[in-house]
Amino acid sequence: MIKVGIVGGTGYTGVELMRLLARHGAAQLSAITSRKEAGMAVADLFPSLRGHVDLQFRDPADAGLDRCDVVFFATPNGIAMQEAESLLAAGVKVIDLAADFRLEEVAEWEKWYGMSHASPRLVAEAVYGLPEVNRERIRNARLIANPGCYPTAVQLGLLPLLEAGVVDPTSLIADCKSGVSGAGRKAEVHTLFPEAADNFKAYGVPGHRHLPEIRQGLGRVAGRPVGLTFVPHLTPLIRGIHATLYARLERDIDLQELFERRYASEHFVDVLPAGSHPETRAVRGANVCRIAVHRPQGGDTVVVLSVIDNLVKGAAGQAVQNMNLLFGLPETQGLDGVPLLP
Ligand SMILES: NC(=O)C1=CN([C@@H]2O[C@H](COP(=O)(O)OP(=O)(O)OC[C@H]3O[C@@H](n4cnc5c(N)ncnc54)[C@H](OP(=O)(O)O)[C@@H]3O)[C@@H](O)[C@H]2O)C=CC1
Ligand SMILES: CC(=O)N[C@@H](CCC(=O)OP(=O)(O)O)C(=O)O
Repeated sequence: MIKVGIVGGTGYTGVELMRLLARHGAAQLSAITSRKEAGMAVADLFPSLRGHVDLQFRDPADAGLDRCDVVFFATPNGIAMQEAESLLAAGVKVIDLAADFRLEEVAEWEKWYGMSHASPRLVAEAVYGLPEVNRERIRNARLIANPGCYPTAVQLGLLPLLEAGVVDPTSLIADCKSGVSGAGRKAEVHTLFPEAADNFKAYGVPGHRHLPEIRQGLGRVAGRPVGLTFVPHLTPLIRGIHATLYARLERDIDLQELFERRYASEHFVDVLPAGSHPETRAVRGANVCRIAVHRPQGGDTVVVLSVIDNLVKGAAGQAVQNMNLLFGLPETQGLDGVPLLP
């Protein structure tokens, strides 16, 4: 069994990791941390895990993380970069769900995240954990930068077009909507029920920190810098991201066939039949991205619709997918759950 530690077990992605790993079959939860809830039984805080997780939260300092085989950081940005070096030295693999190792340019990261990087040397070693692009490098890695939620939905939606070189890479548009769990479990005014329910708004239009991450990923596959307008919105959903992506077609091509071929062997990317409109509830709780591609009125604008559950394919599920690759397990192990309805 793979001994697993989770730093940040009281957050939404931490508890989602526990939910998935409790039924994984090859992973044994060994250490779950919380500074605020240290000493409390996990099942007392999260009754849904009663009978599935029989551990207490521990302070990260005395949780025995260095005795694990892999440690997930489900923590705010800026935490994993302080701890990764010593865990790696102890032979522990590290998967960071935050953004500490996602951007290859340290100066760029420091600009967008507003802090100095504590471990720039490891940035060069880290592998960006989008298996649909980086599968072989992930298998051989020690340190995984798990992608952001918006970047997962946007990159999976635009990849086939950029890899095939059939759209203008300088004028991409990503119009994205997220559920409120994307903002985490910490108390903040804008996520209070009366603020977020029955309301809809854009945010981060001048520049959101996922912009450089998406540009980096798309630029790698396009082989040149891409121009992207990224506008996130907060919707009164609990889970889910819906990305509506626009690109200008430069070559006449069968788009449906292009997408179906690109993702034919990808278990976690589902290309819907032509004319479909994916919905967030069709991915709720599941590690899947569902995609539809449209060319309205046969014009030169491609519209791609890409949906994920931000906590699963956008965070914890993708992190478990990466763990499976790191340890040579079947990539789908523990991730074959059917989406929840309603
Ligand atoms: N929510 C989402 O949809 C997604 C989130 N992410 C990223 O995943 C990470 C976790 O997100 P989320 O679960 O939403 O966050 P939450 O705010 O819900 O939880 C954060 C967790 O980190 C712990 N924590 C906070 N500060 C520290 C610290 N200094 N040292 C150790 N532990 C700490 C908290 O527990 P305590 O304070 O008790 O120690 C808590 O358990 C973030 O970086 C986020 O950006 C990525 C993709 C999607
Ligand atoms: C709705 C909402 O607030 N979403 C978050 C993004 C999700 C997230 O946690 O960020 P990472 O993917 O970089 O880790 C935000 O816009 O800041």
